[in-house]
Amino acid sequence: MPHIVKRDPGLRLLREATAGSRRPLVRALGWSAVQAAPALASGRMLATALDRGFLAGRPATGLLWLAGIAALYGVRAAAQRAVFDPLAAIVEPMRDALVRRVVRGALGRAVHEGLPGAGPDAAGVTRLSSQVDAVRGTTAALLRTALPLAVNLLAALIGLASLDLRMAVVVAVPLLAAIAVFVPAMRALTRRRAAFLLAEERVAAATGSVVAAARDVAALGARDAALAEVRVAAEDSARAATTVAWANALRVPVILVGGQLPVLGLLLAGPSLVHRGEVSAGAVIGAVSYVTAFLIPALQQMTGSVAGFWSQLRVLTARLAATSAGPGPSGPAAGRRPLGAAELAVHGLTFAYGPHSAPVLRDVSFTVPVSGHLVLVGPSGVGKSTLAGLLAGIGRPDAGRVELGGRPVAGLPEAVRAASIALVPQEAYVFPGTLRENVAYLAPDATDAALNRAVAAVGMRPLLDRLGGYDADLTDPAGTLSSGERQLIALARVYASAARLVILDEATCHLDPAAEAVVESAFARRPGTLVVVAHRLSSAARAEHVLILDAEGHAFGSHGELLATHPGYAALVGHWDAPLPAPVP
Ligand SMILES: Nc1ncnc2c1ncn2[C@@H]1O[C@H](COP(=O)(O)OP(=O)(O)OP(=O)(O)O)[C@@H](O)[C@H]1O
Repeated sequence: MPHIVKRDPGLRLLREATAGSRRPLVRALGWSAVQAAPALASGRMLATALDRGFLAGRPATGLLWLAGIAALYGVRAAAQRAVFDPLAAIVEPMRDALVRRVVRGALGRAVHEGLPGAGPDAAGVTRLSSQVDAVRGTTAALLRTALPLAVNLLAALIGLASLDLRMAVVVAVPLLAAIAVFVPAMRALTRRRAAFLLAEERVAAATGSVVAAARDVAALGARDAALAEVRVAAEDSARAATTVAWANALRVPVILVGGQLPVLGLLLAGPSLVHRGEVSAGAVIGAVSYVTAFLIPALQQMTGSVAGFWSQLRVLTARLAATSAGPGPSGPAAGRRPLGAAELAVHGLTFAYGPHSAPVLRDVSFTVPVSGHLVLVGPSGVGKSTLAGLLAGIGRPDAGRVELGGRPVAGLPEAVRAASIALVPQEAYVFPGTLRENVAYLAPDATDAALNRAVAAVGMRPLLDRLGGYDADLTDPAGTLSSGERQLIALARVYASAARLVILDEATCHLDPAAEAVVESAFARRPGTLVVVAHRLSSAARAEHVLILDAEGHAFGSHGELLATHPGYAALVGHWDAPLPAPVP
């Protein structure tokens, strides 16, 4: 099991979310053991009721023993109620942990990636929260059925062995063989059930989208195409259902061999054992009752509802793990070493937003040396933000590659990429929480001194003072902070991080030119490579390297070189009316 957990992100997620649940689990197991009282003793008590009571002509004694069995069922009912408390103590904190993880993942992606459209998606978080609720419900149902089932199986076998060891062997051998066949087969069964659940969802999605677009479908005469889409999904689902049905058919031989065969064995062996005086008639009846009242129902549950809950849980947790994958428990950089300062090389980069769209970027190549400072310029809509995203490793180019220190950024492990590259978008995202949580988000271990350096570098000190220090609670950042203030917080956050490639995509557009100059010079002095999508010409004049993107293509050089050699750049400079600072020598 641990190796499965290691490989399966869904199960790993579940294990992490239930990490503190050992105590309630032990309590739940304890109450499940109490629930198993009838499974342990009722066969033996039935045998006594028969042997010493009804068959011995003492019906009152027999009835007394039967009353004892009834009392055990009373105990079981009480234990069934009591088990809900520890179960709640397992699944409720698990739900909270999963919700925290889901929300943190969504916020983390928004804070770190900041691509257009990568903001925190409220609908997405709501969807994930309802998936978390489904995980909670299924986990509770699984524990509620699987724990008593396992304890009942064990208790019934012990009770049976206490009646007679030979009869216990007659029952245990086929039972254990059936379980030994079924448990490994559960994996394939789980896979098929998962495929079926996903196919069902595709049917619902296809039907939903056709129904939602019914007017357009009718107006465009696309009825046949829409029907065909739903039909394909439905046929897939039907095929998956058939496969599951075949896999489910395994239940029948498992119950026949594990449950019915032992009854047959007892009926065949019982009379001769009784005849030889080795066991009493009551003991044979008691043994049969262990099998029919406990072992067969347990097998039915194991192959039915428990296997079903398990499959469902695997599907739900796998999906949750995939969709909630955020930057991790304490920020995207947690636990991963970032790459050091490195050369940024772009080779033949081509990118289009869709297979039938014209490429936004076509065969773009340039190299920024270690710790270089590049500014991207170009008319609106030419592809600067698209390039910025690709440099950050978000999105895959159609051709070509971006390398940081010789390693393709698209192939970097997510945590290394997150720790090494920071992209600050135009609309800075500040999340509800303290100022410290926001500024230290990418550097959770940063000391106050380090945070102070970042704050001072980007010119955020007056804002920090105004808000009353790092513990200031930002309950409604969008409502109470200006766009420029939010930009300063996002900039300090990235300045404090260990990222060695920082990309500012018009990240200072809400600051005045003087404040913008402070920020850009601070980042230029900071170790690592800086890429700035220019908002003002002053940014280009401050950089060592300039890349211009325009309708003709792209050109790379210094501000002075491009001004002298590139008519498009000169024209663009003409459009900018901000006063020029002295170019970098
Ligand atoms: N998610 C998207 N899907 C489809 N097209 C997109 C998407 N994002 C951007 N585009 C298009 O790609 C082109 C380049 O956009 P991009 O935002 O990269 O340009 P830009 O140079 O950064 O513009 P601006 O200076 O106005 O921010 C534009 O035509 C834009 O409409």
